[in-house]
Amino acid sequence: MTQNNQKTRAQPSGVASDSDEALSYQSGFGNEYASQAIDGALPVGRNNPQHGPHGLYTELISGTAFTAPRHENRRTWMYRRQPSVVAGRYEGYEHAFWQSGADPSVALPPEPLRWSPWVNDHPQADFIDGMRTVAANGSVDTQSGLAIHIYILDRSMNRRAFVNADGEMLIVPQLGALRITTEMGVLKVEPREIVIIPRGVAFKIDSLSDAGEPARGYVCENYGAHFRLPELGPIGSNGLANARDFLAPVAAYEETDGEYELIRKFGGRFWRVPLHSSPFNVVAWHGNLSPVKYDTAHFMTIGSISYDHPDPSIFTVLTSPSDTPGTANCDFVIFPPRWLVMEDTFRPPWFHRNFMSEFMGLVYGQYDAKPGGFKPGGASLHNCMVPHGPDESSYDKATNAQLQPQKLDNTLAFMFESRYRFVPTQFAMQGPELEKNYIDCWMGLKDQFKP
Ligand SMILES: O=C(O)Cc1cc(O)ccc1O
Ligand SMILES: [Fe+2]
Repeated sequence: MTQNNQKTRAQPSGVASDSDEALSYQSGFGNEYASQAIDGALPVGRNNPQHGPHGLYTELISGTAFTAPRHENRRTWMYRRQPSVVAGRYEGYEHAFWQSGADPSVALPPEPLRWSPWVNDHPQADFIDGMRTVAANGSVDTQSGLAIHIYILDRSMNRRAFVNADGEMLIVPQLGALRITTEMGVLKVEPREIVIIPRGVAFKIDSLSDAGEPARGYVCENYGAHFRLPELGPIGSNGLANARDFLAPVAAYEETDGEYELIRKFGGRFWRVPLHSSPFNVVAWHGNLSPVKYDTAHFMTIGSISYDHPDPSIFTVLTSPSDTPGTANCDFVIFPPRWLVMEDTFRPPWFHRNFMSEFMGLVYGQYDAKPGGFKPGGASLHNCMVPHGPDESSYDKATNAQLQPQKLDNTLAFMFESRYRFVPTQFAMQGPELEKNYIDCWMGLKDQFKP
C-alpha cells in the first residue's frame, strides 16, 4: 500500500504548482492498487464497514458491469470526505466543437486526407473549451467506436472539474506538460507520455507551460471496451508495453473548501453543476480502476531482424477490442525510435489498402513514410480501403538506399486504428488545416515497368 507524502497530499486547489513538484505513483496496469493519504483511511479486510474510517464516506465506481469476466472487471472503492452525489442542479452547457459519433451531414470522399498542425484560434480556453473534435465513429449509446479530438489550451481548469460518462479518454500530449488532478490522485504528463482517464472518473487539467504558451495534444475518447494490453502470443511473457511501466497516482485530496464547477459529458451532451467543495476529496482508495500514465520510451519494440516490413500491429500499445476477435474497436499503435536492419527489403511502410481505418498523429520528429509532409501536431486519415503508402520522396530514398543498420531516431508517430470508418467533422473538413494537395505527394510515382 502506498502512503504518500505531505507535499502531494496537501496540494491546495487552484494554486499553480512548480513543475518539479515530486509526485509518487503506483506501478502496474489493471492490478489491485491501494493507497491512503493518511494512516488508517483504508479499511482492512472489508470494503464498507459500518463506520467509514476517519468519518469518510464509502463510494464504489464500476468501470465494467458487475458481472464482467474477472480478467476484464474494473472497479475501485473510494473513501471520501463527501460522496459525489452531493451536488447542485444540472443545467445545459454548450460545447459547439466537441462532437459525439459520426456527423451524417459530412460527405466524406474515399481519399487520403491530411491536416497541417492546428493552431490556437481560441485563446483563453482550458482543456474542456479548447477541445475540437476532428473525427468520430460509432455511438456513445451503443458503446462502440470513438472520437478523436485535438485540444489546444492556454488556461488551467483551476476550479473546474470534468466527468466523461461517454467513454474513457486516452490523452496524447504533443506540446506542453500537464498536471492532471483526478479522484485517485495527481499525475504529471509530458509529450512522449500518454495518460488514460477511465470513464466516469472526475479530473481536471492544469497547464504546466509558461504563461500564455499553449499546450496541444490528441485525445481518443473511447466509447467502447476499455483499453487493455494486447495479447503477446508467440512474443512471450514480456515485451511491447510492459505492465509495470504504467503508473497510477496515489491518493491525494484537496484541503480547501470553496466552489467548483463540474462539467459532465453524458449522452453526447454537456451539463454543468455547481459544487460547494472540491470533488477531489478521496482520502484513500483501492481497486483496479484508475487513471494511469505511460512513458512510450519504455515501449519494447519488436521488429524484423531478417527481411520484410512487418504489420504495424507489432507496435500496439493498447487495444480496445470489439465483439469480433482480433478486429479492434480501437488499437493505439506507436512508431517510436527503433533500429531498422532488414536485408533486401523496402523498409518504409508498403503501399496498401487496409480493412481497418487509420488515423495518425505525430508527436515529434519525422515519420518515415512521409519525411517532409507530415508535421508534428498535424494528422492524417486513411479510411477503410483508401489506398496509401510512402510518398514519392520516401519511396525514392528507400529504393536507392545502401541497406545498413539504420536508427530511426527522435521520432514518435502514433495511430488510432479502428474497424469503424472515421468521419471527420465539419470543423476538420472546412478548416484551413485540411491540405488541399495531399494526393500530389504520390503523383510522381511513374510507371517504371520494363517488360
Ligand atoms: O499507413 C501508415 O503509415 C501506417 C502503417 C505503418 C506500417 O508500418 C504499416 C502499415 C501501416 O498502415
Ligand atoms: Fe496505413
